[in-house]
Amino acid sequence: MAISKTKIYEPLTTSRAINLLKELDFFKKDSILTCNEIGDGNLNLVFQVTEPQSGKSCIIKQALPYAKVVGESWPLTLNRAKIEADALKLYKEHVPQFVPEIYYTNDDLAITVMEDLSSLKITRKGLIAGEEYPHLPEHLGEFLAKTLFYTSDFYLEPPAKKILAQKFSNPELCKISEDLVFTDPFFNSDTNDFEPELYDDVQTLWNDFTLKLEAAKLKKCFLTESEALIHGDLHTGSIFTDQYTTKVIDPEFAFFGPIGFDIGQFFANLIFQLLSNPKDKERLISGYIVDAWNTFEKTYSDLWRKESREKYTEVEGYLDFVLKKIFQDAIGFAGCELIRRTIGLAHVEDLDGIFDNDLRINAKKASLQLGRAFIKTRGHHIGPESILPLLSETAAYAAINKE
Ligand SMILES: Nc1ncnc2c1ncn2[C@@H]1O[C@H](COP(=O)(O)OP(=O)(O)O)[C@@H](O)[C@H]1O
Ligand SMILES: CSC[C@H]1O[C@H](OP(=O)(O)O)[C@H](O)[C@@H]1O
Repeated sequence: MAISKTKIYEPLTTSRAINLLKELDFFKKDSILTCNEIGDGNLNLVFQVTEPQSGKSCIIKQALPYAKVVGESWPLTLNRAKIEADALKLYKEHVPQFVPEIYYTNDDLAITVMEDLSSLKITRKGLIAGEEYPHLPEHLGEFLAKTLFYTSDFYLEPPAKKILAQKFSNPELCKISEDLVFTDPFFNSDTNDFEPELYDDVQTLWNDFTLKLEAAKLKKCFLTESEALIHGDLHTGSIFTDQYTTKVIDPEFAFFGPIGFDIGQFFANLIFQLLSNPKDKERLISGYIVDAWNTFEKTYSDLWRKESREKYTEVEGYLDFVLKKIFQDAIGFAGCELIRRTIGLAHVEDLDGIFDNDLRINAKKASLQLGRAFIKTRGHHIGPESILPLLSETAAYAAINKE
């Protein structure tokens, strides 16, 4: 597929999206098509185009030259569409079963035409609706192990990895995470957004200098440790699921960063479910975290032993050192994610959607408490079992007043 004339960027409308797909011969010129803009994320346009007669459909995602959630006052590079498409193409090489098919990309138009995954559900929404996904933890564990191993110095020749890292240089999107995940929530910043009932807890957090020192170390790790190509925004809104299938979308924040970041974001976004429904979901969510980590650890260790090209991977103790560092980073990053999604700019429906005011505030207080504990105690944890008591305590705290 190719567009004959050179196109200049303009934001798509539903009719432009339809015309584009006909021009690309994705649909016949005389097809009757329907098109809806279904994007519910913070940044981009997402169009679903369907031919009702045949049932054929696809998705066109387009970056806007600004952050959609804020508007034109927050300009943002269109290059993020290329980063996202390139990351999905790279994932396709290593984990084709876990990503959508990409049909067409155009960097000038900042668009990706991809498989319509609407037969699956966004994991966050499915979990909120009470669904369970038995294969999600093992699928994510495998996705994480393979994408993070195959793009690291343990597999790639270091010069090749450095060249790949240049291709995924993503300064504007990284800056968003540096600010919104690591800095703003820890200070009295304009971007923060929280209920007045949380004010005392937030003051305590802002005055906790041990916490701030540890958050600074985590930010430094995010800024400087180019371990592997990370997704960069791997929350449960970036994963489509059903009982058998898992598909990861939306890697526009991808760059070469610390491996623990993706794992920590995934864990934290599972934990929001535990906080929103502590009595019913503690076992389920704790189990998902343990299973995801165990699959990650096993898959990553197998790859390390069988496919590593780094001489030092033969040295006894090195794998254990690397895995421990990844886990401890992940717990720290999970702590930052818990805090920023509670009091920062971008919230999650798991918490904001709790209708009862007392329960919502309680869940958010529990989230802040767990976030702080994760950040400060991460150095003591060597595997998922050791965080289970903290998850239990947090669930008990969040469940207060629930009768
Ligand atoms: N391949 C797809 N198939 C079906 N729906 C999709 C697809 N990609 C995105 N969507 C829908 O669009 C929403 C926003 O997509 P996302 O990639 O997360 O955008 P943003 O980058 O703005 O966060 C998703 O929550 C989902 O509902
Ligand atoms: C102003 S961007 C805020 C927030 O939005 C991104 O999420 P998504 O694209 O999935 O909606 C990312 O998490 C950013 O931190």
